[in-house]
Amino acid sequence: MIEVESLTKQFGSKRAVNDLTFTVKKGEVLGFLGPNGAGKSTTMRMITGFIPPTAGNAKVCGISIVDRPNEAKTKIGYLPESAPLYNDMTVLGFLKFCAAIRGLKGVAKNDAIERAIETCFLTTVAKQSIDTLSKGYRHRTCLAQALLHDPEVLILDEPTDGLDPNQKFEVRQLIKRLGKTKAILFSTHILEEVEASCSRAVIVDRGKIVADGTPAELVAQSGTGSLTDLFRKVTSRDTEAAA
Ligand SMILES: Nc1ncnc2c1ncn2[C@@H]1O[C@H](COP(=O)(O)OP(=O)(O)OP(=O)(O)O)[C@@H](O)[C@H]1O
Repeated sequence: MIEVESLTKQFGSKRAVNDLTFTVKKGEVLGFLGPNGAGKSTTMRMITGFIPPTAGNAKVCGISIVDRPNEAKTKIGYLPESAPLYNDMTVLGFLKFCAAIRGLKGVAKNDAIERAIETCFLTTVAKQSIDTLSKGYRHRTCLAQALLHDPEVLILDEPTDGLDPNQKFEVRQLIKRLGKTKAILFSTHILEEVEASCSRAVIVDRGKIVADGTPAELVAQSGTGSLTDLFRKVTSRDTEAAA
């Protein structure tokens, strides 16, 4: 469902993503790990068509984001890093706006909004202005926008960032449930999330894959039974300085 083929991004002299190749199949939740500056968000922004790759390609449901971006984007739900929203809208108003952009109309539009509100536990704040929401609710509003059109592929950039432990648990459970019928790529810095929600994980460092496997395989590779130890072994400390 997601096919990343030799994806590369160069920012001036900095190679943020370096010849990255991986796939995510339907029914798979792929955890995307790596230190700060490893190239996770840049990879996600290329897969979702927000920025063009310098080289390589990404296909979603067989459709190239480079050659047929509009068609590919209909298959993707995207939660960008730091969950950008329109603060002066209500949650319901924002979701209506996003549903209209997605081309949903009439009963289908209302059903989609109702389903997204329920799935993301937003019922109590639906009529509240976004600028009055707590961080957790803001995050879930942005997640609801990504689910509106029931996409086959979900790209979630740090979906549990800033959430309290209860909300983290709920979002992980949601990802696990959605992953049964979709292909999900999600980035995180919380290594325990790999075991909690992922069927597979890759670790990237300086734009390259340095480990790939099921949670059990990665734990075994560590030699100590600790994913944190593997992460520390295969990643570098100072990625920002690396060209
Ligand atoms: N628009 C840009 N122009 C120049 N450099 C950029 C740009 N976007 C990202 N970078 C650089 O590319 C590298 C990869 O950044 P990216 O945001 O993809 O990393 P990340 O793995 O998502 O990091 P984090 O975990 O901190 O979110 C970093 O060195 C970053 O400074």
